[in-house]
Amino acid sequence: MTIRFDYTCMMADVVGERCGIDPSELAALEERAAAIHRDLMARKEGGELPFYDLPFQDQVAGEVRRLADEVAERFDHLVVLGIGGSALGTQALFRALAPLYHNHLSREQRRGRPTLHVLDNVDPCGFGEALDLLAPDKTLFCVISKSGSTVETSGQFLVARQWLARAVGERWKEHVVVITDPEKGGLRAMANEQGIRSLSIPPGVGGRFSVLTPVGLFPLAVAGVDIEALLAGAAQMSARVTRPGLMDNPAYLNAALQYLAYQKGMRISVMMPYSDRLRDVADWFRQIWAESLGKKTALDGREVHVGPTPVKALGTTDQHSQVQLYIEGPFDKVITFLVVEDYGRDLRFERCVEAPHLDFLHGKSMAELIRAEQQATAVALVRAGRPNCSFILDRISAENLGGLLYLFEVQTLFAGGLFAIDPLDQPGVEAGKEYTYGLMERPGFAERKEEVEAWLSGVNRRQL
Ligand SMILES: O=P(O)(O)OC[C@H]1O[C@H](O)[C@H](O)[C@@H](O)[C@@H]1O
Repeated sequence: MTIRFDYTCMMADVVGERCGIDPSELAALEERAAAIHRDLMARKEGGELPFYDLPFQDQVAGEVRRLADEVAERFDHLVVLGIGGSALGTQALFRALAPLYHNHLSREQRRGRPTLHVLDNVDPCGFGEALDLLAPDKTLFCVISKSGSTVETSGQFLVARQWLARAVGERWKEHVVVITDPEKGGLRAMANEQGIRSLSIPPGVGGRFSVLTPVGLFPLAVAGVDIEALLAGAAQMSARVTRPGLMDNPAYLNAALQYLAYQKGMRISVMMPYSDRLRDVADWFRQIWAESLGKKTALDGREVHVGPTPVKALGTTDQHSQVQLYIEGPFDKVITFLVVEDYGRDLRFERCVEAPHLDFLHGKSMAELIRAEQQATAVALVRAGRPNCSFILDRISAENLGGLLYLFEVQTLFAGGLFAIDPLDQPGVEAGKEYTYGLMERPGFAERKEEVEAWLSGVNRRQL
């Protein structure tokens, strides 16, 4: 595994005083960083942060692998039903590690593995049209929910079950694998009572930190991803991101740089992979960064609201859509590039006599072009005084991806310490959930329904 963190262009001597970080600012954080490290390690040792141990669970990987290989033989399609942390990691790693057009290849070209579909919404068009393309007899649904009660996943399950039952009757249960809490929740109760196959999410691991549990491992293993290598990469990274020193630990260092930049007004964190395969890593990161750090807290008796806003972009595509804003717009962004050194293939530019204006490209290649564009964008940002940093992967491999996501998880926890908030909760999403339950008439939420209805009827609507 080779991942380097390059933070040259975050520093004041390179990017300028206005937004850049001075080494003395990092030095001033060292004591706090050491205290946060001690706290994290104590909680890790006390079993409070079990996500740290996920890369070392060989037994779980074995169980996942056995079930995955069994269902891969029987089914042509695996459909993940889940949302948020129960879908984004799988989607990110599937896009990174399976062939980009996996689902368009023949079964033989997919080395015998099923196609994988991650359905993470309750748009009846999106969901219905996905089902229209599938054959019930050859389709397995993987219902993933940590809480076992998320209403979107529950609704998806009911539609999928009905669709299956219409075609295969009682045997629908053989077409479902449940991934949820080992003991709690309605989904667990149903799986146990109905003898539906299931895997468990360790109790102390929250959704957005669960990609290395069966949540991500099972669907990825079904699709043919090397989950053992994914875990090995995370295990290797674990040694780097549990180092105590701020300047020795890439997760801590980037958290500190992002935190210092935030204090200087850089409140938007843009993640910009220069790789189609890594595109959805930025989507996964958006959840972990936003839900973990976007919090209401108290400072000297005052209510304060903190949290960088994560934004996803794609190089080179968004150079022609977003970079104008990044270079000349407000000084409120830090750009994090995900850079790939070796794309694993390349396409050369041949001379075209009919297009002499393109002669300068002759003999060069697409990989050279995308690399040049990333470097050019970084330099342009620096020249405009805009801070940016890069995670440089020597190649896109399961080891590197396991390591990278694990690094970002630790970075998020550590940033939570710097922002002095709890990065593991998400109280702000509860109100919306309860209003939805009220409107959908879930028992116990009648008051919420009345509240929404009173608001809807009382508000003076302004519409054109
Ligand atoms: O896995 P589940 O319990 O179904 O939760 C799915 C998602 O829903 C919630 O609203 C949380 O905000 C997310 O952090 C979580 O990943």
